[in-house]
Amino acid sequence: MHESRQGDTETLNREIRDELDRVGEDIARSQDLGSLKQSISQRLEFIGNTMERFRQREQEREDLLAGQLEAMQEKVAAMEAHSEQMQQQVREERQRAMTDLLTQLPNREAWQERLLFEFNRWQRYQQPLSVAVIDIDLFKKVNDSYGHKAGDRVLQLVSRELRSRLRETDFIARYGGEEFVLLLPETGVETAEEVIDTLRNRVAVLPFHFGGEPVNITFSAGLTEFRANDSVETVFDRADRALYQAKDAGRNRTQSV
Ligand SMILES: Nc1nc2c(ncn2[C@@H]2O[C@H](COP(=O)(O)OP(=O)(O)OP(=O)(O)O)[C@@H](O)[C@H]2O)c(=O)[nH]1
Repeated sequence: MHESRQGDTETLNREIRDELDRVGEDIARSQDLGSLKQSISQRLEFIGNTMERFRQREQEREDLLAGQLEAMQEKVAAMEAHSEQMQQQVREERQRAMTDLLTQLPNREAWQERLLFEFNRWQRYQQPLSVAVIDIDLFKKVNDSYGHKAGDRVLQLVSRELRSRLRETDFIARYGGEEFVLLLPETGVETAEEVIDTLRNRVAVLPFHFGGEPVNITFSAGLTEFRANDSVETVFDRADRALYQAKDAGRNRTQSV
């Protein structure tokens, strides 16, 4: 069974050759046809048996190989499944690490990554790219008057509203606290201002009720677009300064620079 195919084939050839030699000797030595017929038929039977044994061993070798192949295929499939599972786990963990738990928006790490990506695209293609910083107005009052849970609810609903009103290609992240940041690719500052004002008007009419009272939530926004010689830091600082101008000017407004 464990002998090699080559060894088996050599044995088979030798046995058949020897047997055929003996047939020749039988013929040469034979005196009568009856005994010659008998000896030749015995030799043919021996050759037949030898070939049948060879065929069986050949079959066993094939079965063994097929079994080994199947086992290897199963092993490879299991390894592939495991690797896919690990990759999926890594993707999920990365996704979790990039997502803000409360609002399910991308978080600050995700923002930094996307900002650099869009900045590189802007440098290469020179299409307009706007950046906005949004901050919910007098949010501390919501927490102080209606509790932290109410504040959390505001953050969740405002986030949902903002995300759902933006284009797929726009990017929004929770930068921290009640502050959000937006990237609007292929959008100049005038169009971006319209987009932000539409968002602002939508948020202003969200029907919040806390402690039985209707509560209006508004935000202020600072907006700018990338200009020659800008870095991600200079743009962000400019948008942030514009936000403070909007706050100083009375809140619930968008300030572009
Ligand atoms: N509920 C809740 N509150 C938060 C969260 N993160 C930050 N805050 C609160 O957000 C408030 C931010 O207050 P301020 O920075 O004074 O700003 P503001 O009250 O929004 O006032 P203006 O920005 O000047 O309009 C603080 O009271 C923080 O505690 C959060 O995840 N959940």
